[in-house]
Amino acid sequence: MAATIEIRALAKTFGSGAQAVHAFGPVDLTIPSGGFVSLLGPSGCGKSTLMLMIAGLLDASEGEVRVDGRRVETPQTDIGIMFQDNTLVPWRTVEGNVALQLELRGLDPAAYGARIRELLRSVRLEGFGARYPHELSGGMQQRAAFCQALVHDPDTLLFDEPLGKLDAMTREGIRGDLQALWMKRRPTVVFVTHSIEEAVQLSSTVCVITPRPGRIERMIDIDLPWPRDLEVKASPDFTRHVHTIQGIFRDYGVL
Ligand SMILES: Nc1ncnc2c1ncn2[C@@H]1O[C@H](COP(=O)(O)OP(=O)(O)OP(=O)(O)O)[C@@H](O)[C@H]1O
Repeated sequence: MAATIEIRALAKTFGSGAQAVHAFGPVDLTIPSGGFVSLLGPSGCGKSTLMLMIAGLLDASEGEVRVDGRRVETPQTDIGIMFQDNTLVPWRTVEGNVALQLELRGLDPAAYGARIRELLRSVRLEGFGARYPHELSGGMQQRAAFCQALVHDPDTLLFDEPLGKLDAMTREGIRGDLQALWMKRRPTVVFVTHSIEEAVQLSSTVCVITPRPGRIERMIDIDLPWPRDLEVKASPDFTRHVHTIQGIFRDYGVL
C-alpha cells in the first residue's frame, strides 16, 4: 500500500528579523495513498520548499509532515526523488547511474539487473544502458533519471518540475511514460509543475497554491478518464478544468 502523506500546520520562514522570508504556509494537506497530487503555483510560492520538507531534507519552522503516521525528522531514503536538473553522474553509464541509487541505499545492484533493464525498457531506453549521459539527449537523460527515482520501488515519489527543461514534444512523450508507470504501480506522487495543462493531464488532484507565502487556494479533483491521452486533452471537461485554474491565477494577477 502506497504511503499517505499528512501535512499539518506546516510553515517555513528562512532567516530571522528584518531579513526573514516567510516562504510557505501554514498549510494543511493530505496526500492520499496512490494519489497523484500536483502542486501548481507561481514562481517563488514555496513549492520546492514544501517538497524538501516532505523529503526530510529541510526542517519546518512550524508544523509537521507525517508519512503513514510517522513524523518526518530525517532524510527519507525509501522515497524516489527527481528534480529539474537530473542527478546523473557523467562518469557512469546509464545502468551504472541507476545502480548508484541502489548502492547509496546499501542494496546490492547485482540483484536488480532484470529490474533495471525492465525499467529502461518501460521508458524506451533499451539498448542505451551502456551509454554515458553525454551520449543521450536531454529527454533521454530525464528518462534515465526516472529510472533512478524508481529503481528501489519506492511507494512515494516526489517530482520537482522534472520536465521543466524539456521541449514540448519530449515533454508530452515523458508525461505519457510517467502516467503509464503511475497507472501500473500506483505509488503516491507529489508533482510540482508550472504548467496548468500538465497538472490537469497527470493529476488525480491539483493543489492550487497562492503567491508567496504559499497557501492552498483550492484542491481540484480531476475526474477525467485514464489514460489522459491527446483525445482526453481535447475534451470540453479538460478545457473546463484548465479555465478554472487560469481564472484563479488571473485573480491573483499572476496570469
Ligand atoms: N535557502 C533559502 N534561503 C532563503 N530563502 C529561500 C531559500 N530557499 C528558498 N527561499 C525563498 O523562499 C521562497 C520560496 O522558494 P521556493 O524555491 O520554494 O519556491 P518555488 O515555488 O519552488 O519557486 P519556483 O517555481 O520558481 O521554483 C522564495 O522567495 C525564495 O527566495
